[in-house]
Amino acid sequence: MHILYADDEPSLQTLMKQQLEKLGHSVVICPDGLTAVAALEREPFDCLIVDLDMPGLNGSEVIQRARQIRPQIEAVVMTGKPDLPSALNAIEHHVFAYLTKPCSFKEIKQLLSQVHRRLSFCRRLAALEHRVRQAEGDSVLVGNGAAMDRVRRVIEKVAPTDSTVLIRGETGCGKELVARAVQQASLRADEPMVSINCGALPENLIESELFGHVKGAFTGADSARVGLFEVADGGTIFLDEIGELPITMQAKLLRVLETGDIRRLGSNQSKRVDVRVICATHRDLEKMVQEEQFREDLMFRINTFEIHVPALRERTDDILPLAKHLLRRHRNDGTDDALFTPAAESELLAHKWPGNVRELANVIEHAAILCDALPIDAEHLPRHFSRRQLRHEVRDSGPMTIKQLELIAIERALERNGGDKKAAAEELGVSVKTLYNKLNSADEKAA
Ligand SMILES: Nc1ncnc2c1ncn2[C@@H]1O[C@H](COP(=O)(O)OP(=O)(O)OP(=O)(O)O)[C@@H](O)[C@H]1O
Repeated sequence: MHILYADDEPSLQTLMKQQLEKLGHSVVICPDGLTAVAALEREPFDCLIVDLDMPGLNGSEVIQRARQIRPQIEAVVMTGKPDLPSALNAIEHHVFAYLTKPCSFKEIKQLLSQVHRRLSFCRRLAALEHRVRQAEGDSVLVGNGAAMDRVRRVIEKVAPTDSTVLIRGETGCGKELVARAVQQASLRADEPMVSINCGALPENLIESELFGHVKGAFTGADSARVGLFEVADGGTIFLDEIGELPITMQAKLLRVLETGDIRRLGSNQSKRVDVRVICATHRDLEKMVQEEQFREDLMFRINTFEIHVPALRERTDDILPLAKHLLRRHRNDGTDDALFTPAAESELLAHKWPGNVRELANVIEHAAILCDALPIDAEHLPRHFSRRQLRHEVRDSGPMTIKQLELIAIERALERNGGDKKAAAEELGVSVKTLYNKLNSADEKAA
């Protein structure tokens, strides 16, 4: 580590320099507070070891300046005159340790290895946060049409409250992005937001994922585990696809939302958590309540405030701005006003986007790979655009084959079900596999 040692005792200065260098650290020695601050302004130190009683600026003042110059620095106080006020002051300034002179080198060595561990932990955390930000993509809500403006206004209103929010809309229309926008505009923006897809985990795992478990709670629970509600304490939890939550878990979630108490699986002790809940679904919860697949009391508990994210086909004004924004995720060549040819633009505008912005993102990624030099042309768009063309041709062309009729039925079922192939297959009375086979053979025919 790069260490700054500030102390006005010459004998200690020489000794500390020798010993710290022996431990493999690089050390700068300063005899008073002012030179210490000048050194802090000049060099990126990892750790500051400081005497309290020094000429010029005292040790506490040096620590305060250090926090302003380099907030991540760890500070250690080493004083010959320990007293309560200076110890309290050290705590207030988040000092790593408060040592009383004389202290042994064994003690200093141990302390510095703890500082080193803390610093490398902070670096790993920063690297992970960076990777998460990259994986999530930016959180800009693109779209200036009236529909997205309404969504933005609602977000502004609800974000600063602690209300539970239910985000509704078709699959891929941007519900998770809206959830992130609510969190970022909330008073909890600096606290963690954790997300879970309630449909992605089997029933037996979801409880432990949400609430944690104690060691031995079930076969395979070799160690205790913290649940997402505890991880999100002070922050926000995003329950995506809430409509997929198994009915037994719905009762447990309702209890947590009403009491604020969670209990790890296998434990009989509760813990109070302060978590804001944001849910999202593409399902018709009211219909699910009627069909007894979703608890009515839970629906009323989570829909205190609803945000409806419109489907992309209901906000065609946003298609081209979104297409440009999504293309910039992959390409930074070309000029912003000539990223798509008029032919490609009219194809994008004519499409019904059953899979919404996610479908658009996939189409743009596909085109960005195929196109060597921008602008993107209609020929770079995927084959299902040709399938759509085929449908129009079929409509205009009088006689048609059974296969063509079948294709129209499939396209309509997909549109009605927001691109959800499982739901479309159910509606059409075929298996998902059959649906895929039919779509693939239509693609091949159109190619
Ligand atoms: N308004 C928008 N501006 C920019 N990007 C958007 C917008 N809406 C959606 N996206 C992008 O589209 C993709 C899908 O969005 P998101 O995951 O938020 O949809 P979703 O409704 O939560 O989907 P699902 O129903 O499958 O959970 C993401 O890559 C997201 O960044």
